[in-house]
Amino acid sequence: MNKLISTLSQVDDDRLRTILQAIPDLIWLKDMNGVYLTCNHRFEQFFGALEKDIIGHTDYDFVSKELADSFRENDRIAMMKGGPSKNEEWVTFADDGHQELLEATKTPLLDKEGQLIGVLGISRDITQRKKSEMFEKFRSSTLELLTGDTPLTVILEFIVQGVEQLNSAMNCSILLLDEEGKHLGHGIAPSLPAFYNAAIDGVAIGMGVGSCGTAAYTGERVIVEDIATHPYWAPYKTLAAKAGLGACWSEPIRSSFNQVLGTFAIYHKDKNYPSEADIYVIEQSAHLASIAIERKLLEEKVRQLAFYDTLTNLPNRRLLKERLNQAMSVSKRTHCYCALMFIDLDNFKPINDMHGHGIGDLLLIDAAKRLKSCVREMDTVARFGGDEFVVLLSELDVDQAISTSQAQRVAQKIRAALSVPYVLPTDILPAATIEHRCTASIGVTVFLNQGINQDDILKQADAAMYEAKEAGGNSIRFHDNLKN
Ligand SMILES: Nc1nc2c(ncn2[C@@H]2O[C@H](COP(=O)(O)OP(=O)(O)OP(=O)(O)O)[C@@H](O)[C@H]2O)c(=O)[nH]1
Repeated sequence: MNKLISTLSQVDDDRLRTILQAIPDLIWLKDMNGVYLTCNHRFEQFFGALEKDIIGHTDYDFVSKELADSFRENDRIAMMKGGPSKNEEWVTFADDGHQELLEATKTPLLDKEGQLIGVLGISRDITQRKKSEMFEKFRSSTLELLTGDTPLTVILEFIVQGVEQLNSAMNCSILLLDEEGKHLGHGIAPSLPAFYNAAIDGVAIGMGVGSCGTAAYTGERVIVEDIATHPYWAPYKTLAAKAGLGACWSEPIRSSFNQVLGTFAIYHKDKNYPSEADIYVIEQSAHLASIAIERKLLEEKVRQLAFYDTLTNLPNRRLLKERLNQAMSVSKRTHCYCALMFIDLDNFKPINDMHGHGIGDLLLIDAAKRLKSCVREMDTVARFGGDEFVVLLSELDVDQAISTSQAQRVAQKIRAALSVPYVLPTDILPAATIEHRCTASIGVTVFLNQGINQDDILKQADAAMYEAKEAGGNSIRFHDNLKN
């Protein structure tokens, strides 16, 4: 009978043991002095020792004193509390050196009489849960940035650095595809060596052009586990080796219309293949980047529509007024004169009447280019409407006469440039052109920011332009000339 009971209890023990070994959590029992009584297989991996060599020993025999002290302290807290207590700890597994964030639940162990005899510990790997929580926080802060007027490059750098902070073994990069969709550039990769970034800036995308060039070309994710041996990296493997890069996974950044905008890449120093969690990170980061890029492109488009003329791409009246405001503030500070020219084309209407508005448009575009070629980068050429343009020359000179003669020279250059016959393509015959002659009437006012407002400045230049028109066109009149 006793033998039967002992056999049955042996069967129970074996079952319990099988269950304990199958549980993916770390499970162990310690007595009140911290001496191990038993543990399961997952726990053996943590200490890198077999259960038989763990039993009878304490934490001090397997981990650093600092960590053992903290284990011991948490054991004491659970025993004193008389109920389960939880704590989180980053630990390194002795068997293969990997790290995990463990959430340990420690419960006091009582005997049949209710006497405290030790502590039961169960630790669960919460690394992924924690990483997901941290990623969610990072995602919200990125989205918050998008609601302000933070520049796109700053937001993209925030994404790259955020992912690197969450995954210390990763170095990331964002490359943007140019408007033609042929080259990658404007790299955001603060952790990659400058020589590497410079070498890949402007690279033409294509099959086998590293991970990013291929991902942008195919629109598909490219996982290169080992740069040294992968054919996509053959042309760049020396460069990558010099930069200390062993693996590169690249995800295309796609717009909501599925257009490739660029790539988000994760690099590792050594060979590396992504886990499911890594794939989540790369997908989500590329998605965040796409929201940022698309939003900024939209803002840019709205700004372009609000402040630029759609036909010539020149600043419109609204932007001209802003620029005039700025020029007047600078003039107040520097005491330098500015000049504003009102330009109206002579004899423009006939081209519309004879060849249609399409050809008239081409002439206006050509005139806009000619105007821009006559002034400095800092000056403004705006389309005021129809065949009227305004040129604003800022920061001329503190001397009025010198400023007037500078403005005179620019006005003459403009008059000459605009009077060159316009040779424009027409669709009547392939490669056929028409030639149209038109000139410009130019009114100029030279001003200092003293006792004058924007409207007066524009009115003065406009009145001077009418004088030029009255004089038969193709001529320049200064506001002062009207007075004198
Ligand atoms: N093609 C084209 N024509 C335009 C546009 N905006 C205005 N126009 C035309 O430009 C012409 C401007 O008229 P005017 O300034 O009287 O023409 P003009 O022949 O230069 O007259 P003068 O200044 O007296 O020499 C009108 O026929 C408008 O219809 C545009 O965006 N495209």
